[in-house]
Amino acid sequence: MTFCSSDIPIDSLQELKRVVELAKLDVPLPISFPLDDVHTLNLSNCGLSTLPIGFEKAFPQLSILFLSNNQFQQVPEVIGKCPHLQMVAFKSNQLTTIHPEALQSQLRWLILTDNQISTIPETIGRCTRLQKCMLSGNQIQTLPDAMAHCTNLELIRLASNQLKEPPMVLLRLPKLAWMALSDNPFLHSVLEAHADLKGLRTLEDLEESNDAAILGQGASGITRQYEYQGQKVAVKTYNTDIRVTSDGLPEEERRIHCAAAALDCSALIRVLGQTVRGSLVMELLQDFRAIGDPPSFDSCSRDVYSNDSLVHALTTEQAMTIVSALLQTLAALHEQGICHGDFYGHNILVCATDLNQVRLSDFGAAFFYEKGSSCGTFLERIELRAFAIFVKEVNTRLKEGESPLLRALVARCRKEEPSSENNFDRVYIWWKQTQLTDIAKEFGLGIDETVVEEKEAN
Ligand SMILES: Nc1ncnc2c1ncn2[C@@H]1O[C@H](COP(=O)(O)OP(=O)(O)OP(=O)(O)O)[C@@H](O)[C@H]1O
Repeated sequence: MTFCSSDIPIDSLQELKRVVELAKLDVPLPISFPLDDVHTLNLSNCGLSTLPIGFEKAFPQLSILFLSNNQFQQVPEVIGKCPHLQMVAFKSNQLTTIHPEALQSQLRWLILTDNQISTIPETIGRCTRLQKCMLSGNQIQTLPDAMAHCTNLELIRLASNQLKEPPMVLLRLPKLAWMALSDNPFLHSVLEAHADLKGLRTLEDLEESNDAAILGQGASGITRQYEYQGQKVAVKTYNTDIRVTSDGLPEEERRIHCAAAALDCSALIRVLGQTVRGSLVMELLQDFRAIGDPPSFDSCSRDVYSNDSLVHALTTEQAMTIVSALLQTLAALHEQGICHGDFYGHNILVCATDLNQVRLSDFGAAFFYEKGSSCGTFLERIELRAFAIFVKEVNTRLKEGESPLLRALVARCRKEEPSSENNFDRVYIWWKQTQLTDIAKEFGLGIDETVVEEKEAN
């Protein structure tokens, strides 16, 4: 093979130039490799099934690579040769395998949603910086033990796979906080136990129409505004035909939304019933805004809070009210064996005209699990981590400065000893008692804290 001065095989130059064209890169002509200024390449929807030889040398500073909606059958080896590559997306290809050498330590964000992958190579254990891993909609039956080395993993999506057993290797990871597991064989029996939604009232007189004003559209469906019996309502029509989203199945989301609405929690969106076609009729949220923005490339698995985010307007008291309502809600959900899976500031809506009003939205990643199982104990601790991250994010942005009580709550959520006993119910009881003790102190009343601890222990 003949090489040009940059060690790139001359035979590959035409193919590499085509890559530049497909990615619509604005580079000086004539194109001369290596292209040191290229950090991002978007090659989605380009009909590709391979990358040219010398790709890693042509783009030596590449850090983000999109290859979604192409025809790759294998995640190629060259992915592992790009020394700065942190994010790779191969959503909706025809992948059946991952080249073991494609997995290297620089990866932070791996997207392989909607493919046919059945096995993850042991080399995933090299990915010690991996923070976010999207594997929903594949054929994965088990995960390699080497995943125990992915100790920085914070978010994983594994919905609609073939897991016959709970993925214990993941459940033990120290930083995992967001997880989607719906539609896997090991959870099917639990889902069947929750299949009956007959309790939901059918609102026969609410006629759906495509002309109604659209409030918004997500991966799982479309939400429109209607007038029902003199009241404004929101109606969500689920895309029940969709088999794969990056989070989970729309049908399971619908079921969980209903099961959750039956709980008496002020932070859950009220469900009034369903239409004849099965769309959910909900309270209309007016003037509600998400408290955080979804993660950016840099923040990867963490939300972003812009300067005009509502969080900066909260008083300590309002933050306490919001956090208490959310904690009570999570305790109630886990009591029913429901894991939200996406407990993030960008899914927590606060009313801009009454900052005490909060709603937990987006059950897209949620799933039912077996309450009382060891898997369930781990799942609850994982979601406790997400809750602690959120409380800390709020507390460090309050206009009156950090609240010591909220700081203590974060520490209580993170208490690892004895780990199996840390759950939302216990944290909620502790939180109520701690708040009471604090109020009593303010009024100069003494509360015997040993009584509090004893109650908690029981
Ligand atoms: N009860 C409601 N009242 C008012 N607007 C709503 C209501 N429910 C949903 N919406 C609007 O519809 C949008 C889409 O909501 P939906 O729950 O379908 O998707 P999402 O959770 O935002 O996104 P995704 O499904 O991609 O995760 C919301 O962002 C919001 O603007």
